[in-house]
Amino acid sequence: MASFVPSMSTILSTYASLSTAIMLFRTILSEMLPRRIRDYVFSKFSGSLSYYFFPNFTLIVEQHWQAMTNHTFRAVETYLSTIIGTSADSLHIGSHSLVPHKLNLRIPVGCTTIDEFQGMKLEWSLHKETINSSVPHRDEVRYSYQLKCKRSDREKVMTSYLPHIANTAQTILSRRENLHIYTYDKKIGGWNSAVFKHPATFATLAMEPKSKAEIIEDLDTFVQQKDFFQRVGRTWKRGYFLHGPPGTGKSSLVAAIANHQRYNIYDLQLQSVRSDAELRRILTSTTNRSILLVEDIDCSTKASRDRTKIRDEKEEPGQGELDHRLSSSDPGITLSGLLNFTDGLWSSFGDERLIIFTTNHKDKLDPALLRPGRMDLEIYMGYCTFAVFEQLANSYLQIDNHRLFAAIENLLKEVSVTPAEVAQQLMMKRDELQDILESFIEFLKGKLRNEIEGGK
Ligand SMILES: Nc1ncnc2c1ncn2[C@@H]1O[C@H](COP(=O)(O)OP(=O)(O)OP(=O)(O)O)[C@@H](O)[C@H]1O
Repeated sequence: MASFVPSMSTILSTYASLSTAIMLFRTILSEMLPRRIRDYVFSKFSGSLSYYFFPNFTLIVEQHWQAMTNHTFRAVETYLSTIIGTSADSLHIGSHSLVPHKLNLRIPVGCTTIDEFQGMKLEWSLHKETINSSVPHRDEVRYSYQLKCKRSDREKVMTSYLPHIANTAQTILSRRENLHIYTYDKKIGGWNSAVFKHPATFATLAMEPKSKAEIIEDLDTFVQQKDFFQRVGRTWKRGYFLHGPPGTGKSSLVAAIANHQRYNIYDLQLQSVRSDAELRRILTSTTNRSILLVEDIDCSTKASRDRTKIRDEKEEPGQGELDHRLSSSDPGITLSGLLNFTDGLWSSFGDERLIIFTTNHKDKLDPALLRPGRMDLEIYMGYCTFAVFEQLANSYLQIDNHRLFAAIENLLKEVSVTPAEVAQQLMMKRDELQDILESFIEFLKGKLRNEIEGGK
């Protein structure tokens, strides 16, 4: 008689086939079905069955959030550099100094690292996506971190783990020792960073004592005004407009401000930005507690170039016209685009930011840029006065007075000499202090002769 009891080998092979079928089904559901269908299937399951088929939860942190820098991404990046250990498959390392413990670590794209927190196992990986552009060399690269954990840990990740990451990153970033200067690279469509180690401070910067005190007070007041700006409904930012001849210390002043405030600098060459849309995109990727520096603003915008051209050709510019575009293939930055940023919608993001415009030619600027209220503080860096010379003599020669100072004071009333030129003279190698000052007096007299002859 045939037996109906299955043999052991039949049971085992049936079990193996069933397990394989379930695994296959699970893989199809998790990885091959489109998200919408998966969500539908998922909604039809509940409780422990869904945890079986979909045991993992993935959290994605993209580099940008609603077209702006995603600070969560930055926090994750900072946090991960502290936990990457033996679990990482491979590492990216780099540093801004040769001190060994200052190496920065990052997981390379496609690799993973494991973190453990309150009994949870958390798997992080970095991903890269290239968005193709129709314009050559304009493909955009976007990064994202992905966190994989058990679905049952999702709640704890959201309420405990993510705040832990944010707090750790904040502590690390607030302790950062190095300032950075970022320059916009149009080839990669993003900012390149370098450590900023400019020695200029307000102590070494020679300028009219009253102006210097005013700027320091303005900066110190600004950092304490977070609540004030919030109360009056304004963005916590401040705009400085620096102008004066070359070599009078505009760049040195920007460096002194950065060192005083401990702010990073975003150095933006507007000539390298192709359109107002690009300007908006790159400005939204800057971070708080920073200076946005736009040097030589007179030759930066299409508008100011066009205005200059118009003036040179003795033509009258159109009244109230702010938008000057030459051709649609090279729209360039327009004055309206720039102004939209400085006081329009696009400036309404971020906190604790300084915007600094500099120019050697204030007269070449479109008056719209200087309309009252647009820039908060106008700072003129002029030729060397005696008060400025005294500070330079103190820094370079470590003297407060000398019998030749009176002659120098008289000459400085007559001659236009920049602090850069004075500094160069005071650095001349001479054995005696007297020789340095006498040689400087000769230099001033020579300049004065040239000015008189040139003016004839
Ligand atoms: N006011 C100043 N106090 C101290 N040093 C100065 C001052 N102005 C110029 N110098 C010296 O001259 C050098 C050049 O000055 P700086 O680049 O700051 O001038 P600038 O006005 O920004 O010039 P440019 O418009 O050509 O960029 C500085 O590195 C510094 O050594």
